[in-house]
Amino acid sequence: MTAPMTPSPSAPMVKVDRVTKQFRRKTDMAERLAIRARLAKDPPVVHALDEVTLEIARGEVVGLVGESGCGKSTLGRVVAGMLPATEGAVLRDGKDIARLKGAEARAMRLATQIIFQDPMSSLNPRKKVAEIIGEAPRLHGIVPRRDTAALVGQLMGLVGLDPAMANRYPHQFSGGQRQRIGIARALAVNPDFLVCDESIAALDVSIQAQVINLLVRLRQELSLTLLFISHDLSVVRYISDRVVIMYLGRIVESAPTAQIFDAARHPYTQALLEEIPRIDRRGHRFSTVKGEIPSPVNPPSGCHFHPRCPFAIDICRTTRPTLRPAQPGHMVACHLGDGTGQPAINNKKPTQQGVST
Ligand SMILES: Nc1ncnc2c1ncn2[C@@H]1O[C@H](COP(=O)(O)OP(=O)(O)OP(=O)(O)O)[C@@H](O)[C@H]1O
Repeated sequence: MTAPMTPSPSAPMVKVDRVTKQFRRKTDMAERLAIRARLAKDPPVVHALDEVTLEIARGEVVGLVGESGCGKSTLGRVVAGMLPATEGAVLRDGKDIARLKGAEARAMRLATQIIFQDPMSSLNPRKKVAEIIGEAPRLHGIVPRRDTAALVGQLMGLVGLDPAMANRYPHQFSGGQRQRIGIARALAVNPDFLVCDESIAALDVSIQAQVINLLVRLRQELSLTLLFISHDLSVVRYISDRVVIMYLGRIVESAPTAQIFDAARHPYTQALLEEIPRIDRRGHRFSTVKGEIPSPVNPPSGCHFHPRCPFAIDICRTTRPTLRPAQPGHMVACHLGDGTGQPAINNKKPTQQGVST
């Protein structure tokens, strides 16, 4: 049996403390050979996360939004302990996850589970669903072997799957059902924190709505905390207590959900909100805001958003704006303080196609 994480009443459940993550740009075989032969330079550095600070309270659902390539998945993986930070730390219940050892490290890994977009690539096609869901709790001693089948049946019921289907293989299920298998597998080790990385983006809109409603129910029934990563603001609005907006490796705005939708302050958030009706709900790679997102290999100076910002002034080109409170609970990183210097925009609630409560 693994040691449970001991919650500290004063510390936030998750604290991301000035986390920077850099990658070497991926190279193909030809490039690698050329580098080895000193015919080419080392690949450039990708600045995926740049001093990101974020707190998530126990029981909170935080939506993480931004255009493709802005670092959402990287942040999700660093928070889940799957990727080490280049600089900075992730604290779980006040403890630096990179320094945890033995039973505590194992408990942290189990307590945080990640649900990916494409369940097909994360479910072993050669294993039956019973094995997929039951493997981790059995291996980690959460349940004795003789009780595994009962636990699998219970988890399948919890996520809305017929336990009689436990002996089938993943390909015998629909996309939405496979996502439910992925959720059941994650829940099998009793996590208290789920990172959902675009976990419904690949599904049809009506199926997305069902999976979202399932997550909303599970969150309440199991007192889960969620980091919900998505490029779809209308889905994020439905599920999140708070929304965090990222742009090119940095958090530019963070506020309770209603504040983001009714009184967004950062010009980037405002541009994203104005673009909602044009979002391709099923497309993955997309750009919602006028102009291309610059390369994280060579991000712009000052405020990363300045080349696309209609309100940019001189200081935006030279100096990084710090993330600071615009009002209690509402943080914004913009030299204009309230974003545009204009009254905050009031956005109409986007339609929640297919999401029914
Ligand atoms: N393992 C890696 N090696 C090199 N570069 C990487 C790696 N993982 C991510 N990156 C780069 O880091 C940047 C941020 O990527 P990330 O996947 O976190 O963005 P994202 O916002 O989740 O995008 P998407 O919505 O397309 O998934 C991108 O430029 C990406 O190419």
